[in-house]
Amino acid sequence: MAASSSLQFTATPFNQFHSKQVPKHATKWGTIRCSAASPSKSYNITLLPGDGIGPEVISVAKNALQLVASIEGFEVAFEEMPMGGAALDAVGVPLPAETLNSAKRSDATLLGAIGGYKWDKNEKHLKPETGLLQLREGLQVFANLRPATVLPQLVDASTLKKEVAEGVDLMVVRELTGGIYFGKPRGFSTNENGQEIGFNTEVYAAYEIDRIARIAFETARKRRGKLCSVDKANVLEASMLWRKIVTALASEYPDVELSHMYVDNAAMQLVRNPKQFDTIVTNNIFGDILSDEASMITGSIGMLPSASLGAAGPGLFEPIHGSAPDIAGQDKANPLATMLSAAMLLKYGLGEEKAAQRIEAAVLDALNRGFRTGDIHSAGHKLVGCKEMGEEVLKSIDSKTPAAV
Ligand SMILES: NC(=O)c1ccc[n+]([C@@H]2O[C@H](COP(=O)([O-])OP(=O)(O)OC[C@H]3O[C@@H](n4cnc5c(N)ncnc54)[C@H](O)[C@@H]3O)[C@@H](O)[C@H]2O)c1
Ligand SMILES: CC(C)[C@H](C(=O)O)[C@@H](O)C(=O)O
Repeated sequence: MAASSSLQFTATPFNQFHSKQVPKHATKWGTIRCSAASPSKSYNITLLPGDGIGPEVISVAKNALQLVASIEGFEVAFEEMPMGGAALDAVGVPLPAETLNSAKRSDATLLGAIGGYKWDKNEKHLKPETGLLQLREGLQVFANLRPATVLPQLVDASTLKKEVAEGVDLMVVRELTGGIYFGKPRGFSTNENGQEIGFNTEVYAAYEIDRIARIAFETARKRRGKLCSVDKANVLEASMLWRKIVTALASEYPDVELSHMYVDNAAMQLVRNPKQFDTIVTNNIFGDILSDEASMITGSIGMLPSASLGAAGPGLFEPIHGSAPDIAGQDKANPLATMLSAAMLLKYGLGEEKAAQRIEAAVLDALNRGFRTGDIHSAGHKLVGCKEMGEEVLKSIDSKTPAAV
């Protein structure tokens, strides 16, 4: 697997493509260029739009994938499948077997988001969220990479002071298929006083900690060489084992500076001085919470992509945000987290690094040209909706020379 390098946001000059070399087809949002020769490579991508803003952001990211594929000379075939609440409504389960099979057969899967008020009171096995956990488990994608980078263009969108937010570039490596999300026993019961109880189990086997820690050390090695392992080893046995195994591995990575931090302190340090962090490795639930917190340093949860990878097989790529029912269907969603997830799909899932860089550079270019969705908008910028932001990124993809990315 290629779970190793960080997202590189490289500002690129606005240049013209060498249009003589390749034929063009005009579309409503730009120009698809087809190489004279037939594309030699072809990839199958499963698309899971899901619920709420999911379909809005996936539609934009799909266009970006199509455009960069046509420029780079490979083909992408999409299979769109129901997932989450949409699947519950259509076939009565949150993850139909056909959807999981499609994801397993594919080269990579791109998910929008799942969930919404409509299904909140469903029994656990009929919740959209259960479908997402089944998908992650089914694909065995135990390593979730969540980069949080404060782009120079968005420093003002951060709720933190400029001097605190500026230059933040960190990666949360979240364990994704273990811990309290999957631990047994779990359930509802009655205690000795006849009171109703709900219970879950935080459990990690040594091999689960070892494999995520290795991914984290490798990730840190390719970044700035600093790894902070976040746990609750002052209280929880599962965290005590976590710390022991991570510490033991450090001798295999002498070039990586390892530190440990309790999760309550980490939550505080992230807003006090986020620049102290390079790579953070943590368990499933702490990673869920800390990555949402990290997203706000960057300006909005609408900016944060993620890649979920296993030891083998296709990866799952998704923005870290949810279905945002409060803005769904209003063309207000920020599609950039999903476009950047599509870039992670190209880079980590397909090994198409140049195509990934095209999307990253185009996102920066659209921001440079002043376009902002509501969540990252500030005075002096052009407020646009989800579709228009997507179109502006497509224009930026279309205008870059290969040398510029
Ligand atoms: N991976 C996923 O599919 C995923 C992740 C988190 C939450 N959820 C589900 O989503 C539903 C809503 O959860 P929530 O409200 O706690 O979290 P959320 O991330 O959906 O929304 C939190 C806030 O952030 C805003 N927001 C989120 N994404 C945005 C975007 N792209 N652009 C602009 N604003 C954005 C929303 O409008 C909302 O105000 C729940 O059912 C939850 O279980 C799904
Ligand atoms: C929707 C939910 C199951 C999910 C999680 O807790 O992992 C979400 O919060 C996320 O971060 O992708």
